[in-house]
Amino acid sequence: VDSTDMPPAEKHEYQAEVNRLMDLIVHSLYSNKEVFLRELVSNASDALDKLRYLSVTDPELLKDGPELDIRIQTDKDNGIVTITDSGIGMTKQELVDSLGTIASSGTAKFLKALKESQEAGMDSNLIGQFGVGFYSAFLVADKVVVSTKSPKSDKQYVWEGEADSSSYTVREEKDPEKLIPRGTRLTLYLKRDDKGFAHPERIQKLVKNYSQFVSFPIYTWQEKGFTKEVEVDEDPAET
Ligand SMILES: CCNC(=O)[C@H]1O[C@@H](n2cnc3c(N)nc(I)nc32)[C@H](O)[C@@H]1O
Repeated sequence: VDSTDMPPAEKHEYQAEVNRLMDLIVHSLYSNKEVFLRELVSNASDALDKLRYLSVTDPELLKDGPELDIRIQTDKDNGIVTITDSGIGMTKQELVDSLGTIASSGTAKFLKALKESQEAGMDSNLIGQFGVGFYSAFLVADKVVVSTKSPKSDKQYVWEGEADSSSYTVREEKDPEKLIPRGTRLTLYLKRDDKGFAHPERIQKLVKNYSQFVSFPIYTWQEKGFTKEVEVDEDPAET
């Protein structure tokens, strides 16, 4: 299938539960919105874990780049935060299944718990517990773009979702400047009142608070280039 078969952007409807969940999150009177970074870094870390594990039996998976890390870029002038991991990445189908649907098993329970907790001031850990941390991006962003490249696919795909929309789009990444060798890049277009999260020092503080136990290096991008934020002790077994 060559790229001409791929229309510019395919429109997909969210599964009903996802719509309800996003409504709750987007319209939640959420006090500590800053948990979005913990959730997204956690997803990035899981993606790196998955790659590291699979690469033990299939070293080929690392052919597009051996470094396993997380890079957080801020653009304070435009209110944009970008989180990039060099993890396993997603194929087009995985992208649609992962971000357009949620396991309907725990969802009803989760939504009920979320509704109740909203009355009592939302519990910040609830979102992470049910594996729906990704949607916490919509606490601070009114548009989220996920660009992802899996070693299992020769194409890079872009998922685009907006707060208050019942659908999202998926298209192929065509812009050579936006291609990544492997992994996932999340771009958050921050809401008007949450632009403060695009300040490097704010992000560095959050990384130190929330992601100190992540077992991969996290770099935050400053004007002058990447600086290492989190030292990773070399695992003695691996040295
Ligand atoms: C409920 C929302 N779904 C997700 O967060 C799923 O999306 C996928 N996901 C989110 N961020 C990701 C990320 N950075 N890399 C990879 I590979 N998969 C990611 C994982 O399968 C998550 O379980």
